[in-house]
Amino acid sequence: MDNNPSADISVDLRLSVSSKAHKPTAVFPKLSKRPSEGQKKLYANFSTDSKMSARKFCVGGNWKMNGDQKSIAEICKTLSGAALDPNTEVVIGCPAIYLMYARNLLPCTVGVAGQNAYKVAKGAFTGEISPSMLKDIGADWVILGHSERRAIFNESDELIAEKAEHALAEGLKVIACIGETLDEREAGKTNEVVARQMCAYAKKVRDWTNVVVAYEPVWAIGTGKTATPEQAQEVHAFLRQWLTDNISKEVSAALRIQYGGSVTAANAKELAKKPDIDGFLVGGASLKPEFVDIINARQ
Ligand SMILES: O=C(CO)COP(=O)(O)O
Repeated sequence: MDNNPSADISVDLRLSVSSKAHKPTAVFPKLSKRPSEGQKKLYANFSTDSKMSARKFCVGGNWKMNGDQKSIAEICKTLSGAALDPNTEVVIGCPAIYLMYARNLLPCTVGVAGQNAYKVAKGAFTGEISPSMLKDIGADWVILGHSERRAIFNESDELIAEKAEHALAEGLKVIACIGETLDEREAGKTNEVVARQMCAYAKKVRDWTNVVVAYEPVWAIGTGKTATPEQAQEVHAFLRQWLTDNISKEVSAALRIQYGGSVTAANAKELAKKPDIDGFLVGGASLKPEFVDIINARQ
């Protein structure tokens, strides 16, 4: 639980998910703050019907710690020469050291994202980069809370949420990752885990306009074991309901939720048909020409 006394949260409210096996009852904080007038206007055009496709499809490529100048130039050339669906927003998560290089090679319609950023603007934090530095070199997004950063670099829900809060305050857009491990799924804790991770973000995020959530089941990342469209849709629908119950129906209707985990050109089209899947966060396949087909999965 968050110890921050200033958090605008009422932790007493309970969302009873279900007492059945695989759907445990859990206590989730509920935000007490209502959307601002500006947010209300922004969301006014969105339907709360999850089948409504007002949410612009958004596909991110997460290159992780891959690539060099030569291979990055090739990928950027492929993306620059391809006919990309104008109805899909595209974001490339590039290693920090190549961000400016990729920015200069990619079409301006393609956004560029850092894969991490620290929770303060500057200072004695050797090895870290800040959101203001990302903005300074032309990146407009940052990927935060990726399972690799959670597992390998021991990033907690709280730290990730603080990073998201600061990145948003600095004017970056955030791809906020969540997802359960295989053990958690097999223990029937998927909903509990993703709700806990969403709660941590919700304690720090006040305006969701510049947030995209990426649901990436850890067991599907880099394994070739994609969640079936039904498995993915089930969790996305749960997240949509969680947003309605804990944030607002406007945010629930407007917030884009990407699926990530072994997405390829072969499975993207079926996943993209699901009503609550609003895009993808793609690892391995984003380094290959087939990424173009994934971007165009809704065509
Ligand atoms: O981690 C991922 C994107 O952030 C997914 O990776 P893969 O597409 O390689 O499974």
